[in-house]
Amino acid sequence: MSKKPIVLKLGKDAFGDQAWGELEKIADVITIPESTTREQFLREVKDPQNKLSQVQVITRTARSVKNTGRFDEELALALPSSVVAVCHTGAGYDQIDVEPFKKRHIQVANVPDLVSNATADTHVFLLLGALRNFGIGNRRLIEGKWPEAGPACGSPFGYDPEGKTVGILGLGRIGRCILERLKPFGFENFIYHNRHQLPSEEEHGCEYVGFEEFLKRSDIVSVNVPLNHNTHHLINAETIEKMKDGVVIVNTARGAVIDEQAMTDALRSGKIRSAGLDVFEYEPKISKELLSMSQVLGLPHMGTHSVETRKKMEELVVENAKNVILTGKVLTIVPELQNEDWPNESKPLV
Ligand SMILES: O=CC(=O)O
Repeated sequence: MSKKPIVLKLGKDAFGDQAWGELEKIADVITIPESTTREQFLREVKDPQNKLSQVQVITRTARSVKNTGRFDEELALALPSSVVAVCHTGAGYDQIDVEPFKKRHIQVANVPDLVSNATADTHVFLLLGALRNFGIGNRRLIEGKWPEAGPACGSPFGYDPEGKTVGILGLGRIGRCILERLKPFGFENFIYHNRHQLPSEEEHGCEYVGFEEFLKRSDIVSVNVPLNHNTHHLINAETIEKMKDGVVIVNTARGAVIDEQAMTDALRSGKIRSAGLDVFEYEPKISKELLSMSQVLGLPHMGTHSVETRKKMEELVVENAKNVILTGKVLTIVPELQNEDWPNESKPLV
């Protein structure tokens, strides 16, 4: 019997058993122990006696970063020449530096689109919650402050959508889903800032503005840009200073788009009235001060944490691996590699 292609599965999944079971009919799926460290991993992928040195497709979850570290240049260079593709379980692939993989002609895939609805739902929940001070009420309720603290447990009055300008930083797939979800709540004024203005059919009635104007006009800043070297700390002490007093910030993208210390300082001073955060700069570590602030409505990165979405994400990752085996190509290659010719020359592994 001919040898099956080897797929390395990094990280656990929750709902993919059936899909993985199917893949095992055409692939030899291997894993690494939970205790693996980056040093061990880098050593073992280079060891010809180890099966890891023959791997052809790698799938990974964000949590598997604790075993391998980031997929950076060092790791890309350590991988055996047999590796054809890395398939990431998530839309955001900031744990992968694409450039060194591109240089080695290793395809990188993410999970776009599928995550948009669940992430937008989370965003809208946090946005409304932060605007209305629901986080404060919720904490005070749990602390047993009702009725002693007065109506609404003494929570400050929140604000309604009418007349508020929502600034969408990053009008892409998720940004558009957020925009469409916000309209029925009564929000009417939408502006956005991207590096370039979109064609009008992709703007959904949202007004394009430069970054300075964006900062000046937004009552609510909705953060939806991917994390990369252009967007790291895009929101910092200087840009926060240019925002309206009492601005509300919502982030379901990546924590490090915001300088967390600067945001914490601005929340303390009241410059930022409240924040809805699903992501944090150093997650899962969060500063005690930020956590203690009742004007922060926080979630532990739950944007795509729903049965249906997670299942679809995990199944797409398996589909990506299967497609590499059967055709040589991943299905959802990351935008940086979409105009490259070499992935089209990749041959099936069976
Ligand atoms: O954070 C979630 C994702 O990147 O899909």
